[in-house]
Amino acid sequence: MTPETPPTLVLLHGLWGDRHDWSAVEALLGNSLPILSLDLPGHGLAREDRTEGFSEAHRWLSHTLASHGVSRYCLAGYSLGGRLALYHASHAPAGLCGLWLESAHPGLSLNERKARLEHDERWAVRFEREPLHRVLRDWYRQPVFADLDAAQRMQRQQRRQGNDGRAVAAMLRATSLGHQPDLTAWLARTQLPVAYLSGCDDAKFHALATRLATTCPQLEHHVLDGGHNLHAEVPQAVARLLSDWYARCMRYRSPHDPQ
Ligand SMILES: C=C(O[C@H]1C=C[C@H](C(=O)CCC(=O)O)[C@@H](C(=O)O)[C@@H]1O)C(=O)O
Repeated sequence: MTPETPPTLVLLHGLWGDRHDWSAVEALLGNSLPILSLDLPGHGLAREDRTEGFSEAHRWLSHTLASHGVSRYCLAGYSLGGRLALYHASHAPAGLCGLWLESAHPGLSLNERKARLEHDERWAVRFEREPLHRVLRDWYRQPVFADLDAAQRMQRQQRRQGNDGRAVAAMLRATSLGHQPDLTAWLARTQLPVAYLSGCDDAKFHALATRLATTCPQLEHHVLDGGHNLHAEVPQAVARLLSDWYARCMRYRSPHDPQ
């Protein structure tokens, strides 16, 4: 690996998703850069894979990148995928030269975590016990998806029907926001090129990102017209911003790079 090696853009989907979730953005980026979109444990072709938590998910990502021959990379994640990307980046892996977060939570304070674990456990029980069409209907009626109209909700529900509810439940239990360390302080001190994308119609994560931008000097906050899942809603704008951020990452020299 040398600093001249064009980094691979590694894409991580959100809960219920799969590697194809980024296909519209990938098509717009074309052959301008090497791209690797992964299936998270419990999802897509990795639905039989399990992880016990953030530390193991970090090791899973490192091993998966090595198995694909990826030595220099920029890491982009949406929602759950962004939380896993952030945790991975906070461990300063060799070869990482940029972090892109889309609608991803940096972590809760200690006194918020018990309630979140209970919240996610209620969803996990529903994922493994109820027909997926019913639980997905309620999942996409959560406030974080308030921007979706009925047709968009139906499209998301139908797209997610192919999942194994037990596998998604296992992933939510293992990587619940209630288990995630608060990585806000790491974001405030990292020298890594960090971009955060939020939708102005996703009130919760837009407000969260706006606060982050005031305390994290390296963090570029981009706001788009849309909700939580911007790469699905406005792939053209996301591809353009990703491309600009990727160029910034190519200039980054990590402490691991030969000086
Ligand atoms: C509802 C909240 O949190 C959940 C929503 C988004 C995350 C996600 O990956 C969903 C992807 C999708 O369905 O498009 C999920 C996660 O990060 O695990 C959250 O549990 C909320 O209000 O925070």
